[in-house]
Amino acid sequence: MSAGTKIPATIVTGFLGAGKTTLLRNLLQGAEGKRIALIVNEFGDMGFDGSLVDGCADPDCKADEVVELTNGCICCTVADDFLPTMEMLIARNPAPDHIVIETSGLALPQPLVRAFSWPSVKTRVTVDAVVTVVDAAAVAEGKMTGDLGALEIQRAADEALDHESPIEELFEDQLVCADLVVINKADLITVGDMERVRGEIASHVRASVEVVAAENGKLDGSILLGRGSAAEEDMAARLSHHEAHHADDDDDHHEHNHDDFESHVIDAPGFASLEEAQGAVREAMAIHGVLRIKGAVAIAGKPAPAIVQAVGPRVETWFAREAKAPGRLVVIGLKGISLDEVKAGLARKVAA
Ligand SMILES: Nc1nc2c(ncn2[C@@H]2O[C@H](COP(=O)(O)OP(=O)(O)OP(=O)(O)O)[C@@H](O)[C@H]2O)c(=O)[nH]1
Repeated sequence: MSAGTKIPATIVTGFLGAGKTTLLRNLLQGAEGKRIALIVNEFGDMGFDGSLVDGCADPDCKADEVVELTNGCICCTVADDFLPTMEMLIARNPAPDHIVIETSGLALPQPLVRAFSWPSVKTRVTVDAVVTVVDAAAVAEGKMTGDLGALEIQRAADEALDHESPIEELFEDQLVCADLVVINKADLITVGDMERVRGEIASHVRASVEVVAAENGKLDGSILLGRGSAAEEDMAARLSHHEAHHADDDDDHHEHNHDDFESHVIDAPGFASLEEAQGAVREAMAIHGVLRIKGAVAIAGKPAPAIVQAVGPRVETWFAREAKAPGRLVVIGLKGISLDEVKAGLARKVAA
């Protein structure tokens, strides 16, 4: 790095299960010798995106350094976790060519971008871009915005927007901060639905924002990196709902949207087969308020556990490449979800 050049940092944000980790795995595999340092944040107390680190055991993966921040949601622990990690990365010799930060699916990007104005970081690093990943199927199904048509009518009738659900607000806050929006999981929707989704996204982003579609987060590195947006310099154009409503307040705290959500790590039963695990997780996902389940479960007679990845109605299970501790699942949902019902759902062991 030549003197005076700032290290570019890309912030990857997006709701639970949109495909942030998948996109990063692709990006790192195509890094072509760039020294990319990665900061990964998880909501909940089990650093499950250690799966990404597993991915980096892959000889093709070029992550220079992976730092997992599991001590709560990154936008609330900026000073305690994020800034010291940035200072550590900046101090490295040689410094990384690029820093990529994957936020938890419940994080607001705004407090993180603001952290780039802190004196210890400001002179050395700039926000290359905020990349917001959205789940095409979830948007098409109205999961992020409620019923789209009904929402528009409601909006027209009520300017206050106070009735918005926590998911809608978070979705909009993540979009308004974006420099690039990736509509991921394009394989799951029709061309017509993609047009509708593009229209919905366009109504929430700033005019200059590029919107691209992707399958399994596959995008050329040149689209994701090197955008040079210096997002930290125009935060006024990227305010979250809370910031916009409290523009006159003389404080810098932000709305803790994730107080509307909760995360648990539970012990999971063993299953007779992948199909049985899949069916049981589907039962658990159907319980009101459950948004995301992921982890590893034991399958009878198999040395490696099955990885479980569930987002809304879509449940995937596959065998891990190597032995790791099975029997634990992260369950994320709206505040008040019934863990007893989730456990009962898992215990039903219905085959898929
Ligand atoms: N069909 C389909 N599935 C996808 C695509 N991208 C990701 N997935 C799946 O969606 C699930 C969630 O993907 P992740 O990459 O873990 O999502 P994430 O945003 O990192 O999730 P959180 O960190 O929990 O918020 C996984 O089962 C992926 O395999 C895609 O383009 N198409």
